[in-house]
Amino acid sequence: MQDTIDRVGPIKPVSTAQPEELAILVGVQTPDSKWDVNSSLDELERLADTADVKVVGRITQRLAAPDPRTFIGKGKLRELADMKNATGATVVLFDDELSPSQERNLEDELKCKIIDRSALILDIFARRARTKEGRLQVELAQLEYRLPRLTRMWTHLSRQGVGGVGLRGPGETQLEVDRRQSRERITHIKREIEQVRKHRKILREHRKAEGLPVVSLVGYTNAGKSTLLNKLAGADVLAEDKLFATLDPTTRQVRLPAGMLSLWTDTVGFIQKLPTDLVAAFRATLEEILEADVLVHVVDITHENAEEQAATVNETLRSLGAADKPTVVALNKVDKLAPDLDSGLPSLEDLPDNYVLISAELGWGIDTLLSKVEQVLESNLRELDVLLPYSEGALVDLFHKYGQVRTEEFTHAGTHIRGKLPEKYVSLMRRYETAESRSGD
Ligand SMILES: Nc1nc2c(ncn2[C@@H]2O[C@H](COP(=O)(O)OP(=O)(O)OP(=O)(O)O)[C@@H](O)[C@H]2O)c(=O)[nH]1
Ligand SMILES: [Mg+2]
Repeated sequence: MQDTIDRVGPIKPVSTAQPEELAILVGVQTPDSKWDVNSSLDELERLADTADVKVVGRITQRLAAPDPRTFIGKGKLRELADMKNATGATVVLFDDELSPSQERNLEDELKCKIIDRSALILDIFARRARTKEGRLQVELAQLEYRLPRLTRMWTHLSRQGVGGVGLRGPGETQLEVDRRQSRERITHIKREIEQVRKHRKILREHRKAEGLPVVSLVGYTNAGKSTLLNKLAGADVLAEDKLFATLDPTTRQVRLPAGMLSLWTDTVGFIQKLPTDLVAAFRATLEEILEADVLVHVVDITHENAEEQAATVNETLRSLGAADKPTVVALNKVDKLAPDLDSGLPSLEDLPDNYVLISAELGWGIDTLLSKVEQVLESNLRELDVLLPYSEGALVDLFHKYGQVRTEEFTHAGTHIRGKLPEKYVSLMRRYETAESRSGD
C-alpha cells in the first residue's frame, strides 16, 4: 500500500509486515517445578524473540497446582486482564501446556490469542524446517496438537482474521478443514514419514557398510552444536544466537587425531517442558542419535541454568532410550569465562575423565575433544580371532582398514588374523571366528 514512500528523510518507514505482536508471559511455580519460574520465563522470552514476538510484561504465580479451569487463579487472571489492556498486548504466552478447555476459558476471559509453550515451539519449528522430512514432522506435530483444539480455533480465531504467531506454518491451511480431514491428513503424513524413516535407515545402513563410526552432537538448544560442527568440518550449518537454529540433521566427515575417520551429526536441540509427543514427532530425526557410536553432549557452561539444561538433555536422552550411549561432555563457550586469555583454557582440576572444556567458536580444546572421542571409539573395539578364507579378501581389507591387526598368518585355509575390530563389524566376521576366539567371549 505504501510501497512508493521514499525511505529517506524524516518520513517514518512503513513496514509491510504484519503489525508486531505484543505478548505477556505467564508462568506458574508449583512444588513440582524443576526450574525457577523466572529462569523458565527468561527462556520463554527468548523463544518469543525467535518467533518475532515482543514481550511487554510478565506475570507469575505460586500455586500448589495449576487451576484446572484457567491455569492461574481468579485474582491473577484479573491482574492479567488489566495488564493486557494497559500494554495493548495481542497475545498471552503460557509457559506450560494448557488443556484445550483451559485455553478456551482463557480466550473467553481475555479476548485475545492464548498460546502455550508447545504451540510457540511448534511455530518456531514451522519456520525453521527446511527439508521435506522436517516439514512433515512439524506438520504432524501441529496437526496432533491442534486436533482437539481445532473447532474452536477456526470458528473463533480464523473467522476474525487472526493469524500470526501460533497459527503459522505448514499446518495453517488445516485450520479451515474439519477434524475428519485432519485425521486423514495425519494418517497420510505418518505414511510419508514412514517412507522417510525407511529411506534414512537405508542411508544409515549404507553408511554403516562404509564402516565409519558415527558421533552424534546432542545438547540444549543454543549450546553451540552447529558452531562446533562448522569448526570441525568447515560445514556450512546455520549457527545463530536464536533458539532452535537447527532442525534438520546434517552429517559431516571428521578425521580424528590418530587417523580414524568419523561421521558427525548435528541435530535438533532439546529444551525443557517439551511434551513427549512433540519429541516423538521428531523420531525419524532423533533416530540418528540412537544409531550413534558416541554422543558428544555440548553444554553452554556460561548459561546460568547450565546444570538444569544438562539435566534436561539427560532426561530427554533417557526417554529416547539413548542414556547408555558412551558420552563425551563438551563444556562450551569457555572463552566467555576467560576474556583476558587469548589462548589456553582455564583448568578445572576435578573434571571427570569424559569431560572437556572447549570454545567451539575459537577452536579451543577441540583436539582434546577429538582425542577423547577417538579413545571411546577405540574402547568399542572387540578382541577377535578369525580365519578368513581367501575368497573373503574384502573382510581382510575391512579388518585392516577399521581394526587393529596384531598378528596375521597365511595358512592353507585362509588368512588367520588376531586383533581388535569395532564392535559393529564383529557380526560380519562371526562365522569365521576360531574356536579360540569364541571361547574368549
Ligand atoms: N562465545 C562463544 N559463543 C559461542 C560458542 N559456541 C557457540 N557460540 C554462540 O552460541 C550461539 C548458538 O550457537 P549454535 O551453534 O547455533 O547452537 P546450537 O547448539 O546449534 O543451537 P540450536 O541449533 O538452536 O539447537 C551462537 O550465537 C554462537 O555464535 C563459543 O565457543 N563461544
Ligand atoms: Mg544448531
